[in-house]
Amino acid sequence: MSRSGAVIVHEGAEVLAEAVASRLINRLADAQAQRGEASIVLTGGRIAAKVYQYVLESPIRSVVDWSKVDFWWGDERFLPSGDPERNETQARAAFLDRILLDPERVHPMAASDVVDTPEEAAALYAAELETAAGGSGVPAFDLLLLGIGEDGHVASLFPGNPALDADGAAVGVREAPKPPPERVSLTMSALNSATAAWIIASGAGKAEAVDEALSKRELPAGRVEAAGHTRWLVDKDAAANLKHLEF
Ligand SMILES: O=C(O)[C@H](O)[C@@H](O)[C@H](O)[C@H](O)COP(=O)(O)O
Repeated sequence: MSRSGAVIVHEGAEVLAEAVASRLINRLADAQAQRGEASIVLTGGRIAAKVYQYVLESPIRSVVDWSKVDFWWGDERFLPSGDPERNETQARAAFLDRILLDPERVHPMAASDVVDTPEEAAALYAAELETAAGGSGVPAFDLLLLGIGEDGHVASLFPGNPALDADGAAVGVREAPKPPPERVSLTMSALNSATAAWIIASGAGKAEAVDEALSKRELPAGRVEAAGHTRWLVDKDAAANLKHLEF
């Protein structure tokens, strides 16, 4: 198989989150060492919130110049600005508001009090990505973080939802099974333009989805294949159904 993927199993949720936080800091530091800047795509969800907390508390946090990091989001819940359920609000509260960054490099998806529809928010985001990429397509993100749902969704690309097969860089999502039903998401091809994608899974509730995504590749999470490498960073409970760890 031409894929470059591997599963790395950690003891539990805390160790997993702490390990991902260290990896993340090193990944961004490496990108900055090469190009002077770095870009990351953030995700929502419980395990991501823990990762952000560990980034904030990490003793090696200052190896990254956070003012030269572009922060993007893989998906957003289409809710008003500042709503506690927005992925942006979560990331800001957990660490963005507490580090020295360049506000111009923070790229949230438009909220429902700013635009009328998720489709409009998606179109604006696609345009912003295009500008950042120098006129077309999307930037080659240094790091894409993704949580995975019990149903195998990543970002806001849910199994069987038309958004999963959308073209372009970003898509408005309706009737998502995980609340809220209206969301905005990067498309699968935009996700896969990242240099590195890390799918993070914690807990027994994810075991079936992790196994199915890796063995059949039909679920949205199984379709993630970053341009450089894809890693599955999981805890023991989420890895419980796996028979091998190389893909
Ligand atoms: O908006 C969201 O909810 C997400 O971006 C979503 O894709 C999330 O990452 C997964 O559902 C995992 O979430 P948990 O870690 O909370 O299970």
